[in-house]
Amino acid sequence: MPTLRWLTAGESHGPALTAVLEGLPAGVGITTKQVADGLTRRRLGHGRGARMTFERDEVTLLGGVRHGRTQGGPVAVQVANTEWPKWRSVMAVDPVDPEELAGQARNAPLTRPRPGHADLAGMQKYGFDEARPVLERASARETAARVALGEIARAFLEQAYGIRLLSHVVGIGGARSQSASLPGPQDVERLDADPVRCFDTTASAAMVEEIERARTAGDTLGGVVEVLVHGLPPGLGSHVHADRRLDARLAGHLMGIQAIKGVEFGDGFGLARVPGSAAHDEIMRADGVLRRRTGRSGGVEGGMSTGELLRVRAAMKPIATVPRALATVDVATGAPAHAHHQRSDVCAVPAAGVVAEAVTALVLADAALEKFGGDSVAETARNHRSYLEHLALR
Ligand SMILES: Cc1cc2nc3c(=O)[nH]c(=O)nc-3n(C[C@H](O)[C@H](O)[C@H](O)COP(=O)(O)O)c2cc1C
Ligand SMILES: C=C(O[C@@H]1CC(C(=O)O)=C[C@@H](OP(=O)(O)O)[C@H]1O)C(=O)O
Repeated sequence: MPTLRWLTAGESHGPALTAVLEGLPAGVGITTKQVADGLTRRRLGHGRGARMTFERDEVTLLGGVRHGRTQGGPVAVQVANTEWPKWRSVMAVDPVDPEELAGQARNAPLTRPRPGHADLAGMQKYGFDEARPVLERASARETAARVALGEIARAFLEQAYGIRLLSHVVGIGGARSQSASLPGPQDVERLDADPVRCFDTTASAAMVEEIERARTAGDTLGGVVEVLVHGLPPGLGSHVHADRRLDARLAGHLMGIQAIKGVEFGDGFGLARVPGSAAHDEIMRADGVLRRRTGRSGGVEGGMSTGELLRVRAAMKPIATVPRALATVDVATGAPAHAHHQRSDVCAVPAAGVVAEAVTALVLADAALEKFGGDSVAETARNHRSYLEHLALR
């Protein structure tokens, strides 16, 4: 059983998302505002659809926190959806008078499943005649719940161990960041102010142009995000079993984000093309500490953190709801049709970066608690300090 566990529930157009984080020590400083600020970052980014402009995330911490500090019990978070009143009858929990639903456009059966989304496979699997019950849960609206929990995990990592996370967009469509240097924690404000959260301003402008071209063409785009983690100790995760590997755990959770189709650590797929002499990070001693000369591995070797910068990328496929709708079959009639489309994001890669930070924070908080234990922030911080002091002596 993992040390830290989390679950989310709720539908895209339901009253709220609910999330629970269990296993966090007492004493983590966290406020409603910190969680709300994290959610605001997730809504940013050029290319998001109309829904981002009129909907708000209303956060309530329902349990586990008192006077700004966790108490050791499960933390429960609710992210209410301000659009809910419009969906009250269509998404009602209890049976609704059919007359109330009759004629509501929002309730029209979605029988033309979208290629690339969960619609068709979900209808087949769960025995639905239309896609509404599938897309409501498949929707990346759910990522708001994970970002809320990720903010709490981020606060814990920083307060207990001085670990800091950030992310940036390295590609959208054909536009790629050419920056020779990586952003650091001091650059987060600048990244969040960029329309696509890209560190390279020339590439950022090219990405915005690509998004506008796709919008005009009735098309959508994907891209690549990179998460960077500073201050990790060596030895989170383990080589001893596949499901304890830090890279496997991170990859699983990153792939668990809607539309993520690939994950690579460090130079990733590029390492497959170079000889071993140019693929690994040589070890040296600097100021009495064992360090690596380069960061090709992305900070994970043998399924464990090396103590260097963690660098992991996630590739997002283009948004499935393509305005120039793709060919499908109307499952009500069996006739060829165009996939249903009302509105959607053109590109949500900047938001996916913020979600990737959140799931990375949750996985690292779990791995750190497994390594250092402790029921309070002070206790786990003490254990961490003692481990580092011991390493320095060797
Ligand atoms: C932040 C974010 C926003 C998204 N917005 C949309 C959207 O507006 N329309 C859409 O069709 N898909 C959107 N997606 C992607 C769908 O959720 C995704 O295509 C769907 O879950 C199927 O992907 P999968 O095959 O990886 O599960 C978004 C994904 C993320 C991470
Ligand atoms: C609501 C969010 O993202 C949604 C994710 C999403 C999808 O299919 O994944 C589809 C869109 O919703 P709708 O189909 O209702 O326009 C996005 O707006 C959000 O991120 O908060």
